Amino acid sequence: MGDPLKLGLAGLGTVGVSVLKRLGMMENELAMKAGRATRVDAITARSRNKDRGVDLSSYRWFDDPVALAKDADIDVFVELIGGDSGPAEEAVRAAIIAGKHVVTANKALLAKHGNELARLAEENNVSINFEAAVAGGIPVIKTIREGLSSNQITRVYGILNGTCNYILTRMEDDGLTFAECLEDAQRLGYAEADPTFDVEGNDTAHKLAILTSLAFGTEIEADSIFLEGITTITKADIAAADELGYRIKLLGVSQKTDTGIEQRVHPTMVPKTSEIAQISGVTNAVAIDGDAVGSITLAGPGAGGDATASAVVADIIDIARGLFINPLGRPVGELQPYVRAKMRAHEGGYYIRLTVNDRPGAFASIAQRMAERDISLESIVQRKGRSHREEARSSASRQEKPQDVVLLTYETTEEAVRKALQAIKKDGHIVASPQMIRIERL
Ligand SMILES: NC(=O)C1=CN([C@@H]2O[C@H](COP(=O)(O)OP(=O)(O)OC[C@H]3O[C@@H](n4cnc5c(N)ncnc54)[C@H](OP(=O)(O)O)[C@@H]3O)[C@@H](O)[C@H]2O)C=CC1
Ligand SMILES: N[C@@H](CCO)C(=O)O
Repeated sequence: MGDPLKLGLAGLGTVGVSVLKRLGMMENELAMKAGRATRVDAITARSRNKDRGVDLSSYRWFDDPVALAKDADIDVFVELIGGDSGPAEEAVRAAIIAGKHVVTANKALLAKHGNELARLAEENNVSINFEAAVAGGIPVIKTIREGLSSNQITRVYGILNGTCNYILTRMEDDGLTFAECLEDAQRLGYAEADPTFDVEGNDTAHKLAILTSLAFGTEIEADSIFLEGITTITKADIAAADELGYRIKLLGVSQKTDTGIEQRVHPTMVPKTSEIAQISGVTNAVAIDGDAVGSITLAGPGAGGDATASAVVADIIDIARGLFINPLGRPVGELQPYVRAKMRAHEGGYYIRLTVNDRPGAFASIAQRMAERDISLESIVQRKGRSHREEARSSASRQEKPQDVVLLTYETTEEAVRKALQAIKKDGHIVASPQMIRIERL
């Protein structure tokens, strides 16, 4: 056996502690697989004295992640701090420049600086491995970069955020509120340090940007992704979707079009019978369409300490084995510039929920506005009971109690729906912003 591979571990939170435990638990097995031992030599976190449920006394402690990254005795810097700037970014750069391999789970960092960090890693002949950055425990980076390298990929899409899928599932299954579900996701270690990144869709966008680069051989470009999160999804939407035979999922979709690559993240209603609708809780799923392989779907836990540690440790073992692969699948100089396709006016059906003053003529006027835009309605249903907007209700007269009305359109365009909704708003029949969710038959 060769010399042990010495690790500097930065970040001892949900993922960091799980990595530490897994490396300890699997020590002998991993050494056999890699042909050399892997040993954590030094660690850093913000607070030295926090009880993390593990004995840290045998590791060298650093207060400063950058100092750890440059330390002469470590071979690999494992970054599990998070954030696209600050200590994580500074330490990763310092490690690469100092000739250390890097393993990171930090998709925010890669979405922002991935092209540059990959180039820096190539220049310094070190690896930057990031399997855990996308879809937690699912080995999707390896699958696209290595397993599917002989395919022309045309589309990648999926559920890429465990927190959002957990929230949507529990709202549907257990009737809990959005806030209750988010609190649980945080307690279980699924959510980002700032959970708005999860629920506003940014985390999905970061992951999608990485997958797009690997799938299409383009530079990572996260800034131009069309983005809608799940914060406006209510129990009323979930119940209505259920009754109509759909589930709501936050999807990230990246596809090649004639004009470039389209990347979008938004809540989507998918038929309950579809494969993607079966993905529940913290589970993620990534579907990849390739010319040789057809369509494949990978599913598995998308967040949580153990699942994420599985991917981080695999990345470490690749380094111990001496494997080197261009981080983005080809030399950075060979990546094509990203060309953004105009987001195609989504064509398909739409779910629309309107909170409407229940007065004569309101429904007829809404139906007319839709007809003026050639939008055919599959159904229009007045939801019984309390409307979504309590405050709207209290401000209305007894005769004009707001009611939720749910419309399902047949195939139409986004532009037509947006224009019809503008006209409906102007007519003054609705008392809250309309909810609009795209329907996809994936
Ligand atoms: N949680 C998950 O399921 C997944 C997370 N990830 C990614 O993994 C990374 C870590 O996530 P997670 O473990 O959940 O995050 P946590 O918030 O649980 O842990 C972050 C750790 O970083 C430490 N830290 C923060 N600032 C500094 C600093 N300035 N110097 C040194 N240490 C610092 C914290 O120290 P202290 O404990 O002392 O406060 C803490 O130990 C993130 O990039 C995240 O996006 C990826 C996939 C799944
Ligand atoms: N917060 C992320 C962690 C995994 O990347 C999620 O919920 O998916």
